[in-house]
Amino acid sequence: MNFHFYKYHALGNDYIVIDPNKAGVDLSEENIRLICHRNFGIGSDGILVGPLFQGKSISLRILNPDGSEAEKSGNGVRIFSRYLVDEGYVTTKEFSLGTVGGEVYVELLDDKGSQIRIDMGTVTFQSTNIPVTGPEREVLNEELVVHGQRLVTTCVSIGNPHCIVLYDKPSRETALDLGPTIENHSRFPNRINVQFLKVLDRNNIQIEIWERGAGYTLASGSSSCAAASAAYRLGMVDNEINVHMPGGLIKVDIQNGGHVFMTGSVTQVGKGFFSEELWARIQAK
Ligand SMILES: N[C@H](CCC[C@H](N)C(=O)O)C(=O)O
Repeated sequence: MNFHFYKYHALGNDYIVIDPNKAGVDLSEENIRLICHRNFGIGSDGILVGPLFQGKSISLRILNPDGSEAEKSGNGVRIFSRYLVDEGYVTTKEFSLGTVGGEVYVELLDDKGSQIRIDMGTVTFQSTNIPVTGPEREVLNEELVVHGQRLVTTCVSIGNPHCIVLYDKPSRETALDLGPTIENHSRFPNRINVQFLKVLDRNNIQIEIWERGAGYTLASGSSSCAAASAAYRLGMVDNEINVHMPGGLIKVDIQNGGHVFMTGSVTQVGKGFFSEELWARIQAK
């Protein structure tokens, strides 16, 4: 049966999958905001649109709840990989997926697709690739004053942009207080995802997350890879890092060639149809 939407979460970072091969939904910014709205819509941290086929290759689009499009999403590609397994689109345990931010390589660690390892590609700290304004340089340990606080920031792209703030006691309150100002700071022309990072030991870090276009989330795959890569670049951790977030744990390992691998769970929430009233609002153009 073809449903309008399929919902999953990855450590509490929840996404709706809308499959254009099963339901034709007009994904205008306004409709994305409505569908993702926690009170007036289905509610989610974003929408994954696919599978989109170019020949034999499969790609997806990643939409934030504010209607913006993201180049990459770590939890999103794990959830989408699980969807492809659940709906019989893939029958192999390894396959690649195209995102706006580049190819990722998927490895199913069990038959159900509930534990998935992704090669997220490589990271760059180069200001022009993130982007970050100012002279071309690697953005490492740079001061950013926010609400009178002198923050030490390291910025990185793993396809999507991230600002990692070294912080003594990261909390949800910290993310809510400082996140929005950093996300929208003039230093970041494409806005930016924000992580408040505490290094616990050489193999464990804690982060609190404020996502570009989504706000506070319980977990984030690309944020986990970005924060782990920043801590590794700064010499604060080894190359195998457990990333602890309110929603749970993601394992990151950084290989010699610089490829960043992420391993984490995916959970099915449900599938369903928009009500006629919601559908009328979505289609009313
Ligand atoms: N809000 C992010 C995309 C989703 C990232 C996150 N949910 C993940 O798991 O990587 C951005 O605009 O780059």
